Amino acid sequence: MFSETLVGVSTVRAYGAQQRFIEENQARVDTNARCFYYMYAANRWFGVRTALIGGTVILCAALATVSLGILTWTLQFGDYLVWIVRVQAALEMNLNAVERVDEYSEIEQERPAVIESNRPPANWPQRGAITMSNLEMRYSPDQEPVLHNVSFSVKGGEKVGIVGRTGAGKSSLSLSLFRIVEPSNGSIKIDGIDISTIGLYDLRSKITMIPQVSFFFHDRPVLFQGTIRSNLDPFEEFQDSELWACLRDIKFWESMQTADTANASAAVELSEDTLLPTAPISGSLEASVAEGGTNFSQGQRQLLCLARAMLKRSVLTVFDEATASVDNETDANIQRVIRGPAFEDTTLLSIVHRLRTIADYDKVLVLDKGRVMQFGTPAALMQEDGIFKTCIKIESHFHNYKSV
Ligand SMILES: Nc1ncnc2c1ncn2[C@@H]1O[C@H](COP(=O)(O)OP(=O)(O)OP(=O)(O)O)[C@@H](O)[C@H]1O
Repeated sequence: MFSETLVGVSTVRAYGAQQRFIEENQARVDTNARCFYYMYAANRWFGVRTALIGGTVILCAALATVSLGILTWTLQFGDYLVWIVRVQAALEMNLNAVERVDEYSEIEQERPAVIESNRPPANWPQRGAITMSNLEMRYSPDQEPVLHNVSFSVKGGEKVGIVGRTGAGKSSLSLSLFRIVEPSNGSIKIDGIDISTIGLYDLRSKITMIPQVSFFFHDRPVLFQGTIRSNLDPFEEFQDSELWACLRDIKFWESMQTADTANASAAVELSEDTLLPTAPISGSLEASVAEGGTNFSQGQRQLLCLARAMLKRSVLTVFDEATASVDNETDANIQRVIRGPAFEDTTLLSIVHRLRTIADYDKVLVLDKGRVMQFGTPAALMQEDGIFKTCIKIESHFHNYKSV
């Protein structure tokens, strides 16, 4: 509760609920302390009892066997008794840790990171063509499938928008692509290679995910404590100039200047690059990033993920478009970048939440209840009577309504 309160402290303050949270926190600390109090009290109680037993043994021994010379030993008997029982209790408590490790060791493991006998070529995937055939996926063997017979093909370099209502299976589809959840049936081929036959490292290192950065960052820890540099380039593979070019391209520093984040200004520091004539607005690659990127707005977090994807230059990128949490300007900026030269040759699977951006995609995949309902160019789908056309109509109506 304490750590969750820290994360949501701005919300707590916004609702003026500080006192309630302080009281609840204190109540929980009391509950926690009570357990220790009982433990210490029980220990004392036990100490008195064992001292009595020890004393009785000493008395008996003294009366009966003074002449046998064991009195010195019996004097220490009570202490040993207490010590043995306390050590036994501590051992029992500490063995909980061993029990937990044992539990973890029995958790089902992911498939191997590398399968030596079947490694894809170093330059795989070259084009990023995807073929899904009768893909079926379920989150656990005892649950119903959430994707049923999903089949479609995407050519290398195509930009595909995936649409569907909440729970339609859009995220599940992207999880299958990364084999976060293994398909229960069917196959996914990327440039002709069945991804289930290769190691997970070989697969995941070749494709990129730009996740939706939700407010509850614990769900998706996309940024890590460190600096902008360590987040963009954790393995120190790129020159500063490349990172700078990328951040300028996505207009990251501009977003820092206009953003309404509490400590955004703290992250903008002067750097040597301010001296460069090409730097219209500057920041620092050493600006700190808090765990989960909480010192950045959600739009900025997604921009940083976008920059990371641009640097990686993957042939295949999955992009989970941010929802209402990103302002129109940042959204337009993100849309400009993913349609720009940096992603020109990339196959892009984009989970689309706002249909007004859909017209620019090469293809649209409409999912409903885990099934492919429509697949084709946006123009072709507008000719069909189906979910897509209905949704476009509803959204444009809503948009007009908002404009009015
Ligand atoms: N971890 C999980 N365990 C079991 N079922 C899940 C899990 N995650 C999602 N589901 C189920 O899978 C189905 C598809 O969910 P999914 O998250 O893929 O939908 P989505 O289209 O991405 O929705 P949204 O637009 O709300 O993100 C839903 O019925 C959901 O209840």
